[in-house]
Amino acid sequence: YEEEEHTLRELRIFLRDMCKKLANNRLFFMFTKPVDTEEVPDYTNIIKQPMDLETMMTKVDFHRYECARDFLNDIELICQNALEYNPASKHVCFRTSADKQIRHRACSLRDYAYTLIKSEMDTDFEEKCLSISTKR
Ligand SMILES: O=C(C1CCC1)N1C[C@@H]2C[C@H]3C[C@@H](O)[C@@H](O)[C@]2(C1)O3
Repeated sequence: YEEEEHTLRELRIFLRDMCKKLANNRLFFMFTKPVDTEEVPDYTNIIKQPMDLETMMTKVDFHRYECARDFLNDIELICQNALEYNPASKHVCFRTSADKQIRHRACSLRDYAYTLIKSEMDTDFEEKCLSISTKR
């Protein structure tokens, strides 16, 4: 009913702000767009559910997130995909290897997103979203 729609509008505004903060952080530029399957032809053989911050922003607008937990699940997906496609064992391991930096940034993205949302989100608000989500 109207009160629930108001809550979900507020959630979308909050999640757009989170998405913007993450996408505008230069550390996370590599997660802002889908991996280019022309540039990386075997990517979809290995990663079955690609995800990126631009896609997440679109999902907010399409009402695909009913609570912060669903949003964080997609952040987790970005992180897991990066760790799976760029594993330590894959290349000859140079100390400053590109894949090592990707793995490090993926872990930073996950930790930063959780901390940002936990610090800026009212627990009661998330509980309200969860109760709406379960009823739908
Ligand atoms: O996994 C990723 C992104 C980084 C986090 C998501 N990629 C797979 C390719 C391997 C590595 C080097 C380039 O080939 C570049 O295309 C990618 C992009 O980085």
